[in-house]
Amino acid sequence: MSLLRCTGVTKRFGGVTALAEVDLEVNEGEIVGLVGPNGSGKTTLLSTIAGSLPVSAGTIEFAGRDITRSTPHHRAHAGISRTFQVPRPLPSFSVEENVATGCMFGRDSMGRTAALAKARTVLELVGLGEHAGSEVGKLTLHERKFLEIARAIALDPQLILLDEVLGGLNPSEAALGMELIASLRTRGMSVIYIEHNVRAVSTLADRMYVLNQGRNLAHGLPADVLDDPRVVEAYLGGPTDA
Ligand SMILES: Nc1ncnc2c1ncn2[C@@H]1O[C@H](COP(=O)(O)OP(=O)(O)OP(=O)(O)O)[C@@H](O)[C@H]1O
Repeated sequence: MSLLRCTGVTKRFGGVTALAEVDLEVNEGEIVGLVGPNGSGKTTLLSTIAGSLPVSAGTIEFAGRDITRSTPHHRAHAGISRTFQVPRPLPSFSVEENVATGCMFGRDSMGRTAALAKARTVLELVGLGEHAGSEVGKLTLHERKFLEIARAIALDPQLILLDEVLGGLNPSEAALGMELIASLRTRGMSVIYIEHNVRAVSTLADRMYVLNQGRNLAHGLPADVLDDPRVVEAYLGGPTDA
């Protein structure tokens, strides 16, 4: 069943058209990969779905409702959460307080004590249980990336938007990250997953979309998309080298 439907989403920044009539659909329980060369509009599309950027044209429906004009706060309550390419923890808070803040603003807004208990559960889930009381400034890149995922999970989303969560990680950290992303689907979440590593995306995704210069280039099953000559051409030498 369709959970998210973007139809004709267009975003202009002054004279720059970052997205031109982009269509994208996510079904319940699906991991949808979103790839494309640098500057193709992936992060901009995520921001229009999360509500931090208003669209210039087009519509966004979530769980059967038109959310095109809803605030980011309303969308978070409705069940959409996101991570940022560069993690944005609250620097003066501990690791668990960072996650608890997410719980307090999530779908089932909760008090501080319940939020901290929930935060500990979420931190265990992402493998950061032993860092609950640490200062965020002491975390490694991989730990900060997983904290970013924990903050998004803490909102109890139906749809989680992951922007380059494996970027900069070594192969064993990336493998852990891929397991974590796969576990989100098992927990009933749907995922839109942006990553430069097209191989990682194609391994995890049920379906993939490719953007090029702000437009839909291809979508479908990962194996079919990777074989699509238009996709190979867009990546100048092959998508798996991207
Ligand atoms: N706030 C902004 N103001 C002006 N132009 C912007 C803004 N944000 C994005 N753009 C432009 O929109 C286009 C798409 O950018 P976007 O960051 O969405 O691409 P991307 O596919 O996520 O790129 P990358 O893979 O490098 O992260 C680019 O041409 C970019 O310069």
